[in-house]
Amino acid sequence: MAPALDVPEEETAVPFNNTTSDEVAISKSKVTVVGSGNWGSVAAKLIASNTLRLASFHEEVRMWVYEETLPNGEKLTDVINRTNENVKYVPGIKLGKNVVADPDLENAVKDSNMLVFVTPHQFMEGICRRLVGKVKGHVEAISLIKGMEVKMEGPCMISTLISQQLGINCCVLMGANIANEIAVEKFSEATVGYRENREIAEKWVQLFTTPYFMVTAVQDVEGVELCGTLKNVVAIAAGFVDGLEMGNNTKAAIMRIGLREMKAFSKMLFPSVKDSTFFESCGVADLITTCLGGRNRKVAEAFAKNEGKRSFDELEAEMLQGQKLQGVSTAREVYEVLSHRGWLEFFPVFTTVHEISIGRLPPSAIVRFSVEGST
Ligand SMILES: NC(=O)c1ccc[n+]([C@@H]2O[C@H](COP(=O)([O-])OP(=O)(O)OC[C@H]3O[C@@H](n4cnc5c(N)ncnc54)[C@H](O)[C@@H]3O)[C@@H](O)[C@H]2O)c1
Ligand SMILES: O=P(O)(O)OC[C@H](O)CO
Repeated sequence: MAPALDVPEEETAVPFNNTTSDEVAISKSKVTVVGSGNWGSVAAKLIASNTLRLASFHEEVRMWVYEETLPNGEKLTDVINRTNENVKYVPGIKLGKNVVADPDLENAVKDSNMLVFVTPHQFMEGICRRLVGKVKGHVEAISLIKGMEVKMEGPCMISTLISQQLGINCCVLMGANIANEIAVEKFSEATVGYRENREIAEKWVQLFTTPYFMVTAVQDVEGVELCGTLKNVVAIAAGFVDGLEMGNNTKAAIMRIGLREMKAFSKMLFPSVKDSTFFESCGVADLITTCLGGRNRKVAEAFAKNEGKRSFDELEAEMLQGQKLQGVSTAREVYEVLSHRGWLEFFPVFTTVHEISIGRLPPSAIVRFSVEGST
């Protein structure tokens, strides 16, 4: 039986007596999704189902598409707008007729006051650079992106990059969210992380919550975002274990030690991170689902089966058809932080994943180094 969910009640579309329909239109929030990959498209579908239902939002949801030409010569944007499907990244799923694909980034964001960022993390610096000065001060943002940047000054979470570059507040939404499952409306949970403004967090919760997508808010942006980011490194380790057919007990050991490293790394970087965050959907639940059914796990399994002789780039291109892994680059970024701070020896799973990924160690080193190193 489906669980009883606390879905926000439908709002009435009827304006108050002393309010004109023009004034109501002005106060409505308008949403743009920046990104249209596998999760980006499914996030647009979730949001679009709610903007149709809730009177405080404009029905239309803009979705910025990094334009590509499909094998039949058509532009991806044209196909999405004609068929209402992202035929490349989530084939067979109707996004909602109120989703409008737009290949022009500046045009896509110009009228919106709620921006949802959901691209692979390596593209965000370039996207932010293009948006500097193009986004108004009162705009609110949320990042669904699992990843971070490493700068001269140290690590920079993607929500911080967005906030600093664009001068806007940025929440995060992370969780056990394999997009293909949410696309077919299988039940999932997610966690919104916010800094101070609970009201804004509640607005994001309202925008994303559906009967099959249950969202909870916690006041811990860094904790939520680091959980989503670091679990991708542990998923690579879990994939190595699967590729070497080492069994479920070994995989569970790697996941346990990995979770401990996720918590230690997060708290060493940001002492404000809360222990309780690791028990939300963004924490242990996301770690489990990614290590069981995610893309990072899948490609790492193939890497180990090939004994590291085929690179991650090659396997990613062959197995994911344009979708992008985050775990390998995140392992490199985490490694940079660890070596810069002299912490490598305290993080055997994170360290070993990077060293295997770049060919310095064989895949079999994942257990030897990670488990022995953690005792
Ligand atoms: N897919 C999932 O199940 C899932 C679930 C939760 C979170 N996430 C996270 O969401 C983020 C986005 O993942 P996704 O699955 O939507 O994307 P994806 O892996 O499907 O990535 C492909 C996207 O990147 C775009 N792209 C390619 N080159 C680009 C460029 N140079 N500049 C800008 N965009 C370019 C492609 O057009 C496509 O939209 C990631 O951080 C991921 O970890 C993914
Ligand atoms: O497929 P992955 O490994 O990128 O993981 C997808 C999501 O992050 C799971 O929540």
